[in-house]
Amino acid sequence: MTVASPTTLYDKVFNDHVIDTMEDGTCLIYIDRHLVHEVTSPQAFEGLRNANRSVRRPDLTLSTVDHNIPTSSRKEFKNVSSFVKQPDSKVQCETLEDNIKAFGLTYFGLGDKRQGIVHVIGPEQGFTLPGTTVVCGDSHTSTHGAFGALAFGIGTSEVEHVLATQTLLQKKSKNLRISVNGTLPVGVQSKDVILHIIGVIGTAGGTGHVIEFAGPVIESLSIDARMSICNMSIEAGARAGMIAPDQITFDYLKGRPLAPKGADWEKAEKYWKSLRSDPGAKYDKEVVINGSDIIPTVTWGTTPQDVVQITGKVPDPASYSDLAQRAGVERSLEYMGLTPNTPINEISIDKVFIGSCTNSRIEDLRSVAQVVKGRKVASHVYAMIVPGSGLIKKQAEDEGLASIFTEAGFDWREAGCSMCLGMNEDQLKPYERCASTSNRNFEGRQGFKGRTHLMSPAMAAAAAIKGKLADVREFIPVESALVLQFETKDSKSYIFPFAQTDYPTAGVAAESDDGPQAGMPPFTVLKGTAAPMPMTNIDTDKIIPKQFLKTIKRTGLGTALFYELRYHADGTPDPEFVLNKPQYQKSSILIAGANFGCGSSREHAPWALNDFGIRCIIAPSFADIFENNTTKNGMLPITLPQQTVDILCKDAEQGLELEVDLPNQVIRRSDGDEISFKIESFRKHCLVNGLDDIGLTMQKKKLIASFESHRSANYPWLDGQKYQKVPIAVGGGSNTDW
Ligand SMILES: CC(C)[C@H](C(=O)O)[C@@H](O)C(=O)O
Ligand code: SF4
Repeated sequence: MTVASPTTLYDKVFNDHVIDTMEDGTCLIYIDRHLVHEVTSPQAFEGLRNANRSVRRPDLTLSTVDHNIPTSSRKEFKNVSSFVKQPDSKVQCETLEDNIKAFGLTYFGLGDKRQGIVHVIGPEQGFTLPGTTVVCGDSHTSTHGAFGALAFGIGTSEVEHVLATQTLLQKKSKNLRISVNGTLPVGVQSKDVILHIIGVIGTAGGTGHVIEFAGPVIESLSIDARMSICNMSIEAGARAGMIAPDQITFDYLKGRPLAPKGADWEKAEKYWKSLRSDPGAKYDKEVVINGSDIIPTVTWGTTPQDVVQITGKVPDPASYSDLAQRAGVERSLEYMGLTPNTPINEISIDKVFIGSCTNSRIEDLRSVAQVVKGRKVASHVYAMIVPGSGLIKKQAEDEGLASIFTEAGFDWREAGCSMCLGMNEDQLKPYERCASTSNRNFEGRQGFKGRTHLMSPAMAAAAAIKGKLADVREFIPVESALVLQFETKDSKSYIFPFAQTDYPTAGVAAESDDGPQAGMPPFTVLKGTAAPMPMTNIDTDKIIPKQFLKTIKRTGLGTALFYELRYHADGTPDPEFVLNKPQYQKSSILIAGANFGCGSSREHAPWALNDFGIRCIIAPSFADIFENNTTKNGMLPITLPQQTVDILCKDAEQGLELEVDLPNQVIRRSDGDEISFKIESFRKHCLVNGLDDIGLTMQKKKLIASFESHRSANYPWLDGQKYQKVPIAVGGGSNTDW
């Protein structure tokens, strides 16, 4: 008898979803839950239409509008066409609603109290369940991993793939366990924990891995707090973050509208209890963090790894011996307008943003109320609170939190992404400094030239009151150091989320294809000029800033590529930027720095590069989602060791041409030297032959259908028929319910 070897949580969930495995290990996996929003879906629906395809499982898809919408009062709301004023945003919202109607999907529109940020509404409704695969055209899909789901962001081509087939092609990631041991000091929230972790492992620390967060501190956290942690796994470069489901998870889910009921619940709970890593399971990497080392933390720079404790100082570039690192710090400090060695708690702020899919849930708001109750926002500060969903807004109003906020001088808004990325009107003005509970402090993220400091909700609340970055521990009364309670209007009491507690320490032959295949241009041999761009951590916000995500087309983005680096504030090209130099204006190859394409899942980044003419990017490492997105567009990402990339970068600086030969897997330098590179065989096959993934997957329809019948028989709660019949609430109307 063979004994199954100990398995990790990630491996269990992944293995349970494999429909088919190719020779090189690429798997076709089933997707249980698909969330859709207005920004990353238009081109996917257009693709379905062009190929005459339908949505395979409308019952497993839930959609909403969140990124583009105003957060102003909806009292006068009639429909998106009259309510959303910005023309491109309006078109995206209207396009989503047209697609919802045409493809028969479930949708929470602006007239529906359940509307909100896509990563808030899924869990809130019980749509997100333990052991499921959850995807969305959005990098922060990792949030849903807090339930023990395998949840990750995908690009728009993959959105189309999921809509058409309810499956995805995936390579298995590696396992990374991050254990947070001990206890958390008073004043430390789960946001501090994840900022601390990213400070330790870096923004590429999780690349190629799925993180399992474990240990006594994680186990003690509420679901809201766990979601903030998994949410930012992507900021650590990970494919996903997961936490084993436990009683806290089950208690959270019980009674949610879409959670299983009755006998299904019993069966589901039994299965969910098996979803934990077996003792002795092997991890490719392990990191251990001591919870008591964490104190309230903020970011000082322009990547989420630039963290500092609130008692610390702005770093001094002079203290970095590595010249590249020193230059990076200097550049960030210049952008952030900070002087080395300034005490962090002396940095004055202009705005406060409390919201985003990281920190806009009810517990976040309760912690803010705890700090600001009876106090006033500093007179020079504008502070806004944007709840994550209409239901959270209502709950906060019912609990009396909203009146505490407004009495303190906060602007209390309607649900949406808001100033997390400023695709709507909520933005920073140039050089404004913001204390923000969001997840990205990239250049220009919250507004052109805006300056973002990431922190916990309680810390942002303290900053609002003091008018500068502040230590929330000054606001916590000594007598409440153990368990902080918050009295609400309805006289229920809630545990303050940062209270200190004592914690116990085979592949099958293709079937006939009955659908049209779209196809991409084949990639074989590419000869051309390479542009050198060795900066590390180029994020997709830098490759294509938010204002260009409002298109509903895949083309025409080339002129906007690297917009903020490439153009001066008045819109004229900066002659110093590499792609503006005459010798690089026709480059077809980009030689880039490590962790290229990190951050958001926007496929607009490869679309913009492609439109400019770049077909191949060579770098020491890529962010997972970006790398996937390039290949779906017939582009080739090549990973090589840093020293080899440095050699190619020197060639590029001299204007020498390179020849990239994919069939033979070599790069030929102009002196005849050949550098070989690796690529997965399935990926190579698709690129060389210009094959469209969806067409290939459609050939496996029978396998998918047989997987689905097995799934319905064994996991009956995963079929969404309970809500399939709900009328689609598009446009007006209010208080819609299941
Ligand atoms: C618009 C979307 C592609 C993007 C993401 O993937 O993260 C956005 O949500 C963000 O936070 O930048
Ligand atoms: S990170 Fe910000 S923009 Fe992206 S989904 Fe979350 S709230 Fe929306």
